[in-house]
Amino acid sequence: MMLRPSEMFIKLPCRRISQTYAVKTSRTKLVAAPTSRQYIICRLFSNTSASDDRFMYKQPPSRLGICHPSLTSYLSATGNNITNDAKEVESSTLIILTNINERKLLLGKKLRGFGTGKYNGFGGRLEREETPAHCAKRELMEEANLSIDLDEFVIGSVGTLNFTFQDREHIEMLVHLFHINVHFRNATHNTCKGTIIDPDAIRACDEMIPEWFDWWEIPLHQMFADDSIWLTYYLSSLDARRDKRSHASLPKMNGWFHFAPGGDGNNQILHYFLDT
Ligand SMILES: Nc1nc2c([nH]c(=O)n2[C@H]2C[C@H](O)[C@@H](COP(=O)(O)OP(=O)(O)OP(=O)(O)O)O2)c(=O)[nH]1
Repeated sequence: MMLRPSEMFIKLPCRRISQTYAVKTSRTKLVAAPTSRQYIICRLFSNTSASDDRFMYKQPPSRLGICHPSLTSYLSATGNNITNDAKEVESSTLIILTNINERKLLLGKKLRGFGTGKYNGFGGRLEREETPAHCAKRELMEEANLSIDLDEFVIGSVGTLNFTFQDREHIEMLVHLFHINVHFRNATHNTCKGTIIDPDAIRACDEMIPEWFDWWEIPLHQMFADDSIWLTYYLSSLDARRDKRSHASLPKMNGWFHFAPGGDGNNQILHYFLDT
């Protein structure tokens, strides 16, 4: 069963609670010091997406940090304040490019810059006076040689990811997420909406080498740790809609991730909140 973060907490009746009381079984873990004499709050899993066993290469739960039930809880744990004007916000885009019919996801192996050696979706930093949709369209062309109508990006805007770092307090990264679904030309069976592309048109550039993956086999162990949370949630949701043939509306989500010192190399989340 997939649990949404808001459904991940259960309340267990308890008569006597001391500050040091903790409950831990193979499936439960205490995540908050009990504040009420009536209840102990337990979390069922360390995060939602890691509980979807269909993904073959998940990051270990120890790398994914603490899942928060609300943005307030996340912000107070990380010391982040959304209205903190002193933070420098770096905006970028990221494209989830799928072929839903074939349960495929297009990723690129990053050859230089931020995340070198990792697989990621396509995208990059917003250039001056560019909208996120324009940036996503440009980056997909530059990095994978795919030309997709701007309208598809406007329709495919599915959320944001917010990243902060314990060792870089003044920086906040805001990533605008887009979902583009494509069909391969000559495919005989297309049940989902999407843009028709010629898969042979996809080309590597000096920054990324594109590669299709079966979406249960995406190399999460060679990706940013947060992908094991939000991307797995997103693909699981798409999969559920695919089976019901109700993919007219795309899943939407906003994620907040606070990283441990060491950045990209360490790839360790301390806290996160996923609003779905
Ligand atoms: N999946 C995932 N993607 C991330 C994370 N953090 C992060 O910046 N990204 C994405 C957003 C962008 O698509 C990309 C970073 O942009 P980039 O450094 O490649 O920007 P760019 O293409 O403008 O770079 P350049 O041409 O200036 O070298 O990585 C993360 O934690 N997970």
